Amino acid sequence: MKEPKEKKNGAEVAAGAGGEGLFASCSFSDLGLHPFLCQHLRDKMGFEFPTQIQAQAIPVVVSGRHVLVNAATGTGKTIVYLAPIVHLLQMYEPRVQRSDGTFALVLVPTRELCMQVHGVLQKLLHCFHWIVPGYIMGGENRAKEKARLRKGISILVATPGRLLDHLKNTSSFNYTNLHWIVFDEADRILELGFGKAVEEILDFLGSRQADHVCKQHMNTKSAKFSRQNLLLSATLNDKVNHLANISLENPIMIGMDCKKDSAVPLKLSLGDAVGGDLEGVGALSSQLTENYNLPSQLVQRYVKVSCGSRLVVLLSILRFAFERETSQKIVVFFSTCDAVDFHYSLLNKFKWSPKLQPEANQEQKIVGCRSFHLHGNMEHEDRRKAFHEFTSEKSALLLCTDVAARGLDFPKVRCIIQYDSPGEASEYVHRVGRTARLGEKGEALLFLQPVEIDYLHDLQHHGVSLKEYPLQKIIDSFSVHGQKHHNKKLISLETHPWVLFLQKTLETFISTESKLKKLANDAFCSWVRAYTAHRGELKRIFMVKKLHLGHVARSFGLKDQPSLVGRSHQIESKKRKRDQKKAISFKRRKSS
Ligand SMILES: Nc1ncnc2c1ncn2[C@@H]1O[C@H](COP(=O)(O)OP(=O)(O)OP(=O)(O)O)[C@@H](O)[C@H]1O
Repeated sequence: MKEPKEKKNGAEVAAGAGGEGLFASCSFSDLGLHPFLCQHLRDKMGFEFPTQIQAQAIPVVVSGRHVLVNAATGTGKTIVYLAPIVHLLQMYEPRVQRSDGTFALVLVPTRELCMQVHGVLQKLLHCFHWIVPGYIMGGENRAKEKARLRKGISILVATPGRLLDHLKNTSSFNYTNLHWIVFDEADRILELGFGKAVEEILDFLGSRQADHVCKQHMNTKSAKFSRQNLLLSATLNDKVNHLANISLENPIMIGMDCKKDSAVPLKLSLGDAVGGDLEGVGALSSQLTENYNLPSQLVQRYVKVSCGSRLVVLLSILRFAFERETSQKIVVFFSTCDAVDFHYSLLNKFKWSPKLQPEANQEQKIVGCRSFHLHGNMEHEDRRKAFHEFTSEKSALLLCTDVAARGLDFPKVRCIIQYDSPGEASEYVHRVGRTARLGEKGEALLFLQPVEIDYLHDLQHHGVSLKEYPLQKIIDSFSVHGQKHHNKKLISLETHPWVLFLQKTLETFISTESKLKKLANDAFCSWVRAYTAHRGELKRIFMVKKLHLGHVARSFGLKDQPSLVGRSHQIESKKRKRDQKKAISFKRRKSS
């Protein structure tokens, strides 16, 4: 098979053209991409200029070097690897065919990201119809995936677990021509515990670097052709360093200069500098975690709320935001799946009458738009539906866990609310990265309890500083019994008539809805568990012993004593474990 010719990097990268330093002053054709592809990017996808990171990285990827890319969120990293792969693959002569099997493999951490990358790939391939895109991921029908793999997929997007499954069990999966392996959001893949799976995958594909090859696993179906591996990661740490060491050969590192206000990206050839060993990455990682590059147009604020008033404040802020701007999208992050389920159900069920008139037509939901939820414990189909529908809605609210924190590109998200704190500062950056993408406006709001306020110093340490949100003004804008709070005297949030009124209304409502109450109980228990799970330095800020469990219960609209809530949850989970044990021993009896 003919290999594509190497192109020279003639691209001039500079800030300014096309949008506030995000875009390069060159065109996609200056980067050496095929004219059809450039035209398609411009006319069909609306990409006039490459972003800075695209201008830096595309020529290097086209040149065939292994690459490690580290860049800010929402800067167009997907095109960094997809465009060169499509460009190089369309030049193959004779043309690639389905029977040639898979040429490029893109590994991603989550199902949603898998669907998203596949979507971009499909769009890119409209002008090269003979190159077939496809995806495999957890939750999908294995038999259907096997059939698709048998037919042949030229560029395959996959989650690690399911890919490994097919490598082991699908004999018709042809990867003898595999040339590219891409790890997108590599840090997240590793954080999710896929490290071992990824190493096994590399062994299966015969793509571990020479010194590290585990011969016993070396597969005869692979390794006939030279490989080009690409690793994209927002953070560099020991695990990413290890993956880079075992998967990249003499790589070029491309990333943003970690120093603030620097417009020109940093390009560092680690391969040349340290002879193929990425010791340098470790040293660099500590620098990179010092400061994060966040979009300058992103408005970042925090709101200081005592624990017992959190729920009322969240609902008030959401109502205020959607009243101010009816057509917008907001994402709210929670620490646990149970918390997402509870708040989602509450928002859908709870109705209240602003004028306290009992007629049904006076009753309103807190937010008028559609709400969605997304977390890892949902049924696969529900997850898929929520992802697609929230993507296409113009005005909507998404309640989610960190499953949506990485890589997802929901268009037009105006505001990110971190109702539960993100923990590591890097996670903060990823969550807020779902808004203010590629020069668009965006706001981020972080909820903190007064005892957690030191978290702001932690963020500041990473170059992230937040201003206080004008909560009093928003709370004062709500009326109780048709009257607004006009008293100029400052009263505490906890004794504000609106807060007292809504809290009481919520507690009464939840106490009469048995399903919702159960969700609240579960959410309370898992929230406390998640709070205790903060690690390292963060334990000093998020101290469980400083929590008032009665106030935590209030934040889930519960009147019950927290100890009762805890006990009933323990009884429930013991029952669940007993049932699970019974089911397993029943299965064993059946199969033996
Ligand atoms: N050259 C370009 N011109 C205009 N828009 C672009 C360009 N490249 C990418 N985009 C758009 O920018 C958005 C962000 O791209 P992408 O999701 O690839 O960013 P990312 O860097 O991978 O983000 P994250 O770090 O959050 O994963 C997408 O909506 C994409 O369509």
